[in-house]
Amino acid sequence: MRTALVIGTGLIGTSAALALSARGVRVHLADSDHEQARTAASLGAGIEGEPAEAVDLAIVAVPPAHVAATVCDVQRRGLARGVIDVGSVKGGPRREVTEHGGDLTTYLGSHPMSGREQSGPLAATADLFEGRPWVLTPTPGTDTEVLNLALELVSLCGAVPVVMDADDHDRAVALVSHTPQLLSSLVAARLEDAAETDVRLCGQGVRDVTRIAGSDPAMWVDILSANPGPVAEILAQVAADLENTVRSLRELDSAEETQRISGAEGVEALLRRGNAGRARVPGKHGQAPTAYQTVIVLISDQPGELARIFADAGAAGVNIEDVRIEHATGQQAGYVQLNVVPGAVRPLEKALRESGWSLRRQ
Ligand SMILES: NC(=O)c1ccc[n+]([C@@H]2O[C@H](COP(=O)([O-])OP(=O)(O)OC[C@H]3O[C@@H](n4cnc5c(N)ncnc54)[C@H](O)[C@@H]3O)[C@@H](O)[C@H]2O)c1
Ligand SMILES: O=C(O)C(=O)C[C@]1(C(=O)O)C=C[C@@H](O)C=C1
Repeated sequence: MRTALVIGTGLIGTSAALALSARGVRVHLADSDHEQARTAASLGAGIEGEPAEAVDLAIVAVPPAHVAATVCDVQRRGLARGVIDVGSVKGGPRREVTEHGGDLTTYLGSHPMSGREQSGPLAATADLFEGRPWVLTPTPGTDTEVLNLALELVSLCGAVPVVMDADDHDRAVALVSHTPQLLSSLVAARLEDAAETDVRLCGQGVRDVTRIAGSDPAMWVDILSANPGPVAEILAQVAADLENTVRSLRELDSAEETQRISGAEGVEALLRRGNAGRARVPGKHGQAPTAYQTVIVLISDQPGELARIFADAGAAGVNIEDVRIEHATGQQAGYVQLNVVPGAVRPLEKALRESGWSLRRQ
């Protein structure tokens, strides 16, 4: 691919544009809000404005409700040889493309399974899609050249292509993306009117569970409006689990021992099912989860601390598989949790201690 047009230069469009530009593709940037395209261009994502000649691939990264009209507009005006969209829902927009008289042979629906709770070009990063699944939903009629361009896009963004039927995709993301978004919002919503003294105690658990509750409501109304049935079905199952859990908790509160035993069994059964479900979440690069071990390092809140830890780990020949930072409330310090394969724990701890780091026992 030599040229591309990104329409919708928000989080996803600008992230794709940054990745493509970094790999030598000439990227044009367009957005109904010109300020967004200008900002993306100033970040080095490409050239502001539509191309004078048809590009190889147009990447439509606008909210789901605008996908079909934008795809058809690109096709009518001959702006690109192929068009791909990155919307979070696939079945409805494809049907709408047909209804709008669009050409399904040169359009391919796609969905990178990577994002953030923030919107706009300033939240974009070139490595957003690295190692993440990127769903492609070709039909038997999809032009081979367009499918190849899409595969090239996925590869240039460092993602892993996953081919699926559009409606199967929508059922899957109802479970792994859309319901989690609503559950995160439901937990966070309980905090809205909570006492300041209670909220001050927030630890890492509630931060993990509510991160995506910070997402853009307008975008999510749009996403959920395009997939309401499958999400409602899963949420109804969650509601049944919730009802049982409330019953178990009430039993735990009972004066009767048999009731308390039954309550404890009910709660434990749910927690065990949670363990089993969590164990099915794929690890890095979509592989089965590896049992990593964690080394915890105390850092001060100063620039360059993380880079020094990585450099020391690298010098010891240790690969950091995952990392997370836990900020200590009210202190200019925090803990860095480094996840490594079990065999790397000792060498890493030794190297870090020798370099003067303080380690915390788990
Ligand atoms: N945010 C995520 O985590 C995520 C992840 C994967 C896919 N997606 C999908 O990617 C798409 C973009 O999401 P985002 O998070 O980048 O949103 P965003 O709000 O950051 O960016 C969307 C951009 O599209 C522009 N836009 C809106 N309507 C337009 C139109 N008709 N023509 C041209 N530009 C238009 C907006 O001005 C905005 O700059 C959505 O379809 C979303 O479902 C989002
Ligand atoms: O991690 C996040 O913040 C996301 O928003 C990611 C996430 C997801 O649910 O996995 C959200 C919606 C997108 O359609 C794809 C990715």
